Amino acid sequence: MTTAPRQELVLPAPAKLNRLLHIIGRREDGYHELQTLFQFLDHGDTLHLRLRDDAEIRLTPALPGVPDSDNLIVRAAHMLQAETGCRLGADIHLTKRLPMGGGLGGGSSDAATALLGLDRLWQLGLSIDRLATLGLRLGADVPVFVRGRAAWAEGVGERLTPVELDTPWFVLLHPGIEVATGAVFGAPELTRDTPPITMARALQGGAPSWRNDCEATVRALYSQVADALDWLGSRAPAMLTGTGACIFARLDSEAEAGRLMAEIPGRYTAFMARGLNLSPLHAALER
Ligand SMILES: C[C@@](CO)(OP(=O)(O)O)[C@H](O)COP(=O)(O)OP(=O)(O)OC[C@H]1O[C@@H](n2ccc(N)nc2=O)[C@H](O)[C@@H]1O
Ligand SMILES: Nc1ncnc2c1ncn2[C@@H]1O[C@H](COP(=O)(O)OP(=O)(O)O)[C@@H](O)[C@H]1O
Repeated sequence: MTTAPRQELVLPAPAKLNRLLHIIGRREDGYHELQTLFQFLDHGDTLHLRLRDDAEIRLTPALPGVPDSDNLIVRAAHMLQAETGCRLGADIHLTKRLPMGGGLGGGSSDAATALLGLDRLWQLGLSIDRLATLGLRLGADVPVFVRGRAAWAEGVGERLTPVELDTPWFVLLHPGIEVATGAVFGAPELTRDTPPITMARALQGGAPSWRNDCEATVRALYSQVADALDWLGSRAPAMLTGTGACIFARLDSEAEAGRLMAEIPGRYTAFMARGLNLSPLHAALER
């Protein structure tokens, strides 16, 4: 028996963490060469996709400060239509939980969920390789969400090798500000010359040896991030994700994470989540 094509899909768009982030150089086009470990969280946005038989892409609700034509979900949908000549469309409802400009990759993850979800809804049958290549045109963090495996990443984050990392609980703090990625990468004092290491070496040291080269610069530029790092770091090993603004602490158990959550001062937005080596998006699509 063949199954009827789906008219509707509800899919997660998980957050990512950069468990390690080294900046090893700067390319001629100004972009920085990174080495990073990406891992997913069991926390994120949700996209509700409903098939339309005209070619319209309608997104609700609009994100504050982001015109729909700039929204990575809409851009991903239009790119898929342009690449494949598909004349179908979609009504897309976004439940936004991830703070924007938080270093959790929310926009990139939304884009990846739109690419994989619409490929399924429109029955395009594109390969993951092709979707990852399309995704890279939208942003350096999109391919890891398309591939859905925790990864060692190089280049600007597009050369990916799947890895199995420890999967602790994390407590995440948002200090209430948005960090401009461009301002961090443009800062003269940013560390840009960390010697490259092998993936084996990065994994050998394990979590206690991991750090983020953006942290000193983000601390200096944003005192709220420095305060949050000091507060969280006094209770558990804490780091910045991406260029911030979110920071995360690693805990050994859900109970410990819960106890730390109960202590968090009201000036921070916080949540706890588990690290995952398989994206919940892929787990949902396999069901
Ligand atoms: C640093 C990372 C690590 O995961 O995460 P986030 O903090 O953004 O989540 C990403 O590589 C961020 O990639 P992406 O999110 O695509 O960056 P964009 O917004 O396009 O970058 C804004 C600006 O930052 C600079 N930029 C960005 C990435 C990079 N590898 N080198 C750079 O120099 C460029 O000047 C670029 O114009
Ligand atoms: N669907 C989307 N969700 C979030 N941000 C988006 C989206 N589409 C476009 N953007 C733009 O991308 C910027 C970076 O967003 P986000 O991915 O949340 O942060 P980060 O790259 O720090 O993890 C936002 O400030 C916003 O202007």
